Amino acid sequence: MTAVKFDNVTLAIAGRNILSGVSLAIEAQEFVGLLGPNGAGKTTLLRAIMGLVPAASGRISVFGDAAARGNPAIGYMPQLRGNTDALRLNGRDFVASVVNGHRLGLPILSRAARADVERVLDLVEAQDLAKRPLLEMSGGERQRLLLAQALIGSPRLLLLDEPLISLDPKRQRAVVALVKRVQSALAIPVVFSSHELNPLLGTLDKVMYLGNGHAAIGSVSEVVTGPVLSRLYGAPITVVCLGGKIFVLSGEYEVEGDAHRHEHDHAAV
Ligand SMILES: Nc1ncnc2c1ncn2[C@@H]1O[C@H](COP(=O)(O)OP(=O)(O)OP(=O)(O)O)[C@@H](O)[C@H]1O
Repeated sequence: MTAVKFDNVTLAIAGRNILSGVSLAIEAQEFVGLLGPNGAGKTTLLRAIMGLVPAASGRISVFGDAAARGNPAIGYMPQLRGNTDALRLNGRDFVASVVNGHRLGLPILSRAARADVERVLDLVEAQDLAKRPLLEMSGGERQRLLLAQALIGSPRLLLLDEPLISLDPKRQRAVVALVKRVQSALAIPVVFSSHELNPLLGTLDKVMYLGNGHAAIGSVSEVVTGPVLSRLYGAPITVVCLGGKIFVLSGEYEVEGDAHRHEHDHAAV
């Protein structure tokens, strides 16, 4: 069954069009990379799938129904943020804090909910983090627990907002491999937003590339080309393949990834 369908969708925030006339489909078990420069609309598109940004025109459907807030079929992993109250929790309580929609309220858990918490800790290979406070964890370890939170309640679609931000290349590859293992175990579609394509190469089934208010959707070889990206960046772009990697260049500068790259290279997964 098609997980997500956009029919000629325009998304606007505060009267400004962020994306115009986008049509796309995300099919069962697809691993979809959502790419694009800063401000291209990646988070907005994910929020639209969750029913948090209504379509200004066109239609968004999720598993055949109109996109709606609070859809239990969707698991969402937000961008990593520090300095929250959650940092004092241990890994298990942090994961449990989203059960029944309670954030940080530490609800009293039913037996089934407790079992769900252990299930997702196993899935993301984080039993070793269950008793440790988040305060002492690396960025990568916290990422794993955020992924576990997103898997509570057995969603049928997983949306991940920039899980690779602030990780170095080795740890980025480890996160992608973990998400792929989780996806294979659960057999659900995943939308993985990222500034960088290379860590996702070899794992992606499909790319959705946003830019300049538009989207291009297809295989890497269909989308990541000079002509397509020049349209999306609104500037002449050259795509160079070298040593199994793809470099997206504007003149002599690499345009992809630089903005957020490796702010905290020490973060471990
Ligand atoms: N609440 C808001 N009010 C006004 N403008 C907003 C709001 N949220 C997002 N925008 C604007 O919408 C555009 C798309 O933002 P969005 O966060 O979706 O981009 P993104 O591709 O996820 O960016 P990044 O890679 O920097 O996270 C940006 O220009 C942003 O400034």
